[in-house]
Amino acid sequence: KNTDELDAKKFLDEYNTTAEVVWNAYTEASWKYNTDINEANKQLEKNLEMSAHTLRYGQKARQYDTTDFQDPSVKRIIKKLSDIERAALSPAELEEYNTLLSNMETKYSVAEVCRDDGTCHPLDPDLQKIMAESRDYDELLFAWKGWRDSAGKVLRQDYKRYVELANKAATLNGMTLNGKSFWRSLYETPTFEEDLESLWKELEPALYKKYGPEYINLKGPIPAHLLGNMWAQTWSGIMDLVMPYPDATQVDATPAMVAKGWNATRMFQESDNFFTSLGLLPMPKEFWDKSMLEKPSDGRQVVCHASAWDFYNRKDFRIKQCTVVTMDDLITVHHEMGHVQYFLQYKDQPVSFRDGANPGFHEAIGDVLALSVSTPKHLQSIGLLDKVENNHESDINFLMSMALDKIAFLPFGYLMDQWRWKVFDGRIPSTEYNKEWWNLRMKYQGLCPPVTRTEDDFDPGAKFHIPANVPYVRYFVSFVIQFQFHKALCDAANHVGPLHTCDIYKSKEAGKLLGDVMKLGFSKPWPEAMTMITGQPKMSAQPLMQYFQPLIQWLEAENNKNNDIRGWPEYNWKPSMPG
Ligand SMILES: O=C(CCC(O)(O)[C@H](Cc1ccccc1)NC(=O)c1ccccc1)N[C@@H](Cc1ccccc1)C(=O)O
Ligand SMILES: [Zn+2]
Repeated sequence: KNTDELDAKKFLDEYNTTAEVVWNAYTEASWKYNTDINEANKQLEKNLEMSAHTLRYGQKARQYDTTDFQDPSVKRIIKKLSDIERAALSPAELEEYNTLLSNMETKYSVAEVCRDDGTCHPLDPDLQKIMAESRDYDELLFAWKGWRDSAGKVLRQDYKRYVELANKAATLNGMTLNGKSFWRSLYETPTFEEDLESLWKELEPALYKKYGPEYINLKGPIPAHLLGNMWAQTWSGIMDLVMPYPDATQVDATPAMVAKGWNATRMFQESDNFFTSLGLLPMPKEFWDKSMLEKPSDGRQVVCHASAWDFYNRKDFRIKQCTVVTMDDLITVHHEMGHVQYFLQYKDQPVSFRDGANPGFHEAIGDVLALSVSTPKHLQSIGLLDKVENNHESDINFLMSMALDKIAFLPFGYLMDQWRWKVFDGRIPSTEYNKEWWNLRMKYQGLCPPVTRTEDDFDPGAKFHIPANVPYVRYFVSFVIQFQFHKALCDAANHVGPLHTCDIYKSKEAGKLLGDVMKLGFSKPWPEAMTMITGQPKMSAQPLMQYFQPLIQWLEAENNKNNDIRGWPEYNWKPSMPG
């Protein structure tokens, strides 16, 4: 083994320079395909070049014994390079693996649901609009079942083959099994799985209180298509059905956005303004020139699921989003802008460190700012809410709408990779993909399918991250740590009063805390980054619970008043099946 540290540094400089070139070429090709899906743009060879680069430098990295190295960054980068993920497959298998992934993401992105009269609806914006706005049971069922027939079902065979190849790559890598250890290794804490489980146990009581709110009087599971979202991952779509005090302050800024003629660019400018108000970096000109902020109207097929893009040349950063003018999408705009802010802040790090402290950090940045933007006070200050009252009823309305997104999301964020880790390590055979999916959906979310499901269906495939092979536990982590960050930034901004009323707008102190952590990228273990923001190294659900405390108390009183059943003990209940 090579123990020469100077030699290793020279090797890493060469790696860094070549990686920027290879990754930039791959990202440009990937962007071209994602924003204009067609055979010509597939360019899978760029994917192979990147894998070849990863393989070549990964094998070289493994020749070093860094035990006695002085520079911790050199040790850290050599360690990261040594895991070569999918590049461990043979060229033929690697080709098949990349083709499978490309085909699955394409099938998902071009899927549509057609009516008897021949009109067809894509997920974005049509089916998402139906799921959020319709109150017609059968129309909701048309969209919900149609999407799973058109996007989920057709992916089952591809996914089965993908799992076989992914496990082969992971075994070759000496990692135990995909998902389980590699994806978790990014969190670097040996007790990550236990930490997750203890977070879940800490949150469960709050979930019970929430699941039994006065209006959705649960005794059994809820049909999955009635929650205002295609995957029932966030429930703010049904806020109008559960609003505690209909006469108090409203919380939905969508009507005002539409009435005032807001468009996608306006939404992104609003977000850019919030970031720069904290002293963070503005979006560069290239961002505005090269991003795709709306679904193209020239007939091009695109991947509409939102994403942020780093072109690894320290100056080209973009967002691809099929933005619609709704409050929900204003939040997503901030989420995506959080990713780009991270890119801007760590752009001078070595490429191996141009990543979040852990994947949850990358997902949390934008959402932290959105917690301030979502407050009725801030929405009023940007002209999106007129009547805003400071009273108990308005507080409860606001907290209910936030809980329908943030609390309701936690079980979904948790169950997604529970399913995937079990598929990767073989605990869920392909003959039980769908049965196990619905067992988890029942266990964690209290949901049941509105129509009978069989193993001809593949409902997990109807959620972008499964065919796109994007890990999901990062969002569960983000939904917990974003409240820790929010609390810390509100303290730095000298906020006084309950946490849920805090708006850090224009606080340079808050911005500095966040900016300094983003500059680190992946160069330090995430507990160090966590300590820089919150003063302690651990994930904790306490700030989240503190934020929702007034609502938890209100729900407790309401549920006791109505003797409501918490949870779904009658788990065998099924909704009447149409037809
Ligand atoms: O998927 C997203 C937003 C897209 C993204 O920004 O997380 C995107 C996902 C993605 C897409 C293609 C390839 C890889 C990942 N992630 C990024 O654009 C990204 C992530 C890390 C670094 C750089 C960019 N949100 C999740 C969870 C969520 C988050 C916040 C609110 C509601 C729901 C969802 O919608 O289910
Ligand atoms: Zn994200």
